[in-house]
Amino acid sequence: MLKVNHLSLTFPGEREGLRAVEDLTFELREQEFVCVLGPSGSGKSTLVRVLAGLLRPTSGSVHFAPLRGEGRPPRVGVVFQQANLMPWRTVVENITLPLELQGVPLEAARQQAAEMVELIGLQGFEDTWPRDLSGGMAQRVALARALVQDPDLLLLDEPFGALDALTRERMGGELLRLWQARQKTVLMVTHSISEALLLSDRVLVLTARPGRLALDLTVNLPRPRDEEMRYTAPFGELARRLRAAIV
Ligand SMILES: Nc1ncnc2c1ncn2[C@@H]1O[C@H](COP(=O)(O)OP(=O)(O)OP(=O)(O)O)[C@@H](O)[C@H]1O
Repeated sequence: MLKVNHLSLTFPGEREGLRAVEDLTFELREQEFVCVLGPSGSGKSTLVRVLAGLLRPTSGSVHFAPLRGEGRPPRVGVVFQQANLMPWRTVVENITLPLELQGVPLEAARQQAAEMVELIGLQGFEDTWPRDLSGGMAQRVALARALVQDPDLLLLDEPFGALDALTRERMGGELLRLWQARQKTVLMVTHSISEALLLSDRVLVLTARPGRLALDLTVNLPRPRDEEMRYTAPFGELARRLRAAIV
């Protein structure tokens, strides 16, 4: 559904500027779950921002496949490490926001948001203010806000990076459930090798700056996957290969 071709991005600066990503070429297939790993500063967030249309590549291109029979541009949903909820809007009002911006009538927007609230398991918290949510709950709302637009591509930039380890594990499981229920194409940045292996069909590893593609690894572990899988030999072997590729 998406082709990235010889993508490079250099941030302007002194002399030749700062090369963040260089010559990235890869494809995402529809409904694929792909994780991106790499050392700090390898351009993972830069890649997400280019795919989200927030940054323009210096060279190379990003092509979305034409959507079947629909004459509209692809929709991309993004979730960052911080939920960035609007503090003056309740949970449900945060989720309806993208629909309101698209001009969806409020009643229809509220109905779609109610479905999302159920999907993310926050029933009873519809009218709660962001300041009263835990970190995990706020990230669930951010996910719901991204999913309510029914995006063709969901981009997740370390969405659980600010959460404690147990909440993070639980959120990973929930994300898998959402992905299976909604059949989205997902590209997710993470620092966790085991999170990447438990969730994804493929893992892309970027080199230290400038980020080039060091490895494109197919994760052939059976699904459904659970935490127990971490202790199996095939999991250990894939983890070892990823670890060796991250330098
Ligand atoms: N707006 C910007 N202007 C100039 N340089 C930038 C800008 N944004 C990012 N960079 C630089 O580009 C490089 C890649 O940054 P990026 O945030 O994409 O890396 P990352 O792999 O996501 O890092 P981390 O794992 O630490 O989040 C870094 O050296 C960063 O300092």
